[in-house]
Amino acid sequence: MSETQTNTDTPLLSVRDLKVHFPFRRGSLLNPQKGVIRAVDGISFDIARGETLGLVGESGCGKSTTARAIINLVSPTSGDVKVDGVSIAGMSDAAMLPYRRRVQMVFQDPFASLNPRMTVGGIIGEPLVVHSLARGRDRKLEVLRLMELVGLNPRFLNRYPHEFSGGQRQRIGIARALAVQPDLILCDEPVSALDVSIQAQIINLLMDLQQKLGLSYLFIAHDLAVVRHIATRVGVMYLGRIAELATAEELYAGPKHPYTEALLSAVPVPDPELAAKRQRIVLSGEVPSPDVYYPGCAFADRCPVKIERCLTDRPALPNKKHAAACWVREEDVQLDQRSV
Ligand SMILES: Nc1ncnc2c1ncn2[C@@H]1O[C@H](COP(=O)(O)OP(=O)(O)OP(=O)(O)O)[C@@H](O)[C@H]1O
Repeated sequence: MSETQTNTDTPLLSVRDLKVHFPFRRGSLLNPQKGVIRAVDGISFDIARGETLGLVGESGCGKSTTARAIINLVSPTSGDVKVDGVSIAGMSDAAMLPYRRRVQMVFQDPFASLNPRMTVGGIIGEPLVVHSLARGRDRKLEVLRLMELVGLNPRFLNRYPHEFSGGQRQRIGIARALAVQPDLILCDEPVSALDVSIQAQIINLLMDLQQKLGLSYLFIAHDLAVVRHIATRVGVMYLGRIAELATAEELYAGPKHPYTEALLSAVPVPDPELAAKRQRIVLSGEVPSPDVYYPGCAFADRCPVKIERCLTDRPALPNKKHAAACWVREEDVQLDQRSV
C-alpha cells in the first residue's frame, strides 16, 4: 500500500513528542536576557477517524500552539505530526496543499477570523477558489448547500459578518472549514466567546456534522464542562505537557491526576444533592511561567498531594488508555528521560 492510501489501523492524526519552544531576548542593553518559552513541551496523542479529542487546560498551557503546530502555522522545535501515517515535517508548499485541505481550523473569535469586507457567500466560497474545487454557478450552489448544512438561511448569502450574531458567525466559520471536505477540524475554543445557550447549539451542530460527514475533531476548551458532551477522549494539559489522557467516561468518573481533580471540582453539577457533597479544590498560586525550566512535575508547586520526587523527577505519561503523569497517583509512571 502506498503511503498516501488510507490505512484504517493508522490513526488519522498522530502527534509524537511535539515541542514548540519560542526563544526570546529581553532586558536592557546592559543586562540582556535570553531564554525560551516552552509553549508545548513534549506531548503525544492520536486522533482516530470519527473521534473527538478534547484538549483542556488553563490559559497559556499551550493548547492553541498545539493546534497551530498541527496545521503548520508554527514550526515545531522537535517531534512529529503525521496525518494517515505521513509526516508533515519538511513538506514543500505544494505537498502541503492537499494536507491543508484535509485539516481545517475553526477559531475562537468568529468575528476576528472572518473578513469584514467579504459577504458570507465570498467567505464560504473562498476555499473553493483557493483549492480549485468549484467555479461559477457550481460554486454558488455549493455555498448555498454548505449554508443549509450548518443551519444558516441561504437568503443571507450576500450579507456581511457584522449583520450576524456570534453563534451565526461561528456557523459561517464552520461552513468555511467544511467547504474543502476536511477529515479533521481543529476547533480552537469555538464556543468560549458565546452565551451558554448558543454554546450548546454549536456543540450540537458539530456533533451532528460529525455523524453525517464522519469528521474527526480536536476540540480545545479551557474547562472540562464544555468538552463533556462532545469528546470521546480528553487530554488535560498543564504548562505545555499532558497531565492526563483518558476516555471522557473514565476521566469524568475517576480522574487520576490532582490537576484534573481540581479542574473537575469546579465543573457545576446539576444535581443539588451531589453538588452539596462535592468538595471544591481551590489551587493555590498561578500557572507558572513557561519560560522557567522545571526539572520535576510542572504542577508540583501547586499540588496538594506532592511528594519530594515530584520536585526533581519529571513523570512521563504512561502509554495506556487511561494515564496520568503523576508519581503519586499512577503506579507505572516512569522518569521522562527525554526532557532530562
Ligand atoms: N509566537 C509566540 N511567541 C512567544 N510566545 C508565545 C507565542 N505563541 C504563544 N506563546 C506563549 O506560549 C504559551 C502558550 O500559549 P497558547 O496560546 O498556546 O496557550 P493556550 O493554552 O492556547 O492559552 P489561551 O487559552 O489563553 O489561548 C503562552 O505563554 C504564550 O504566551
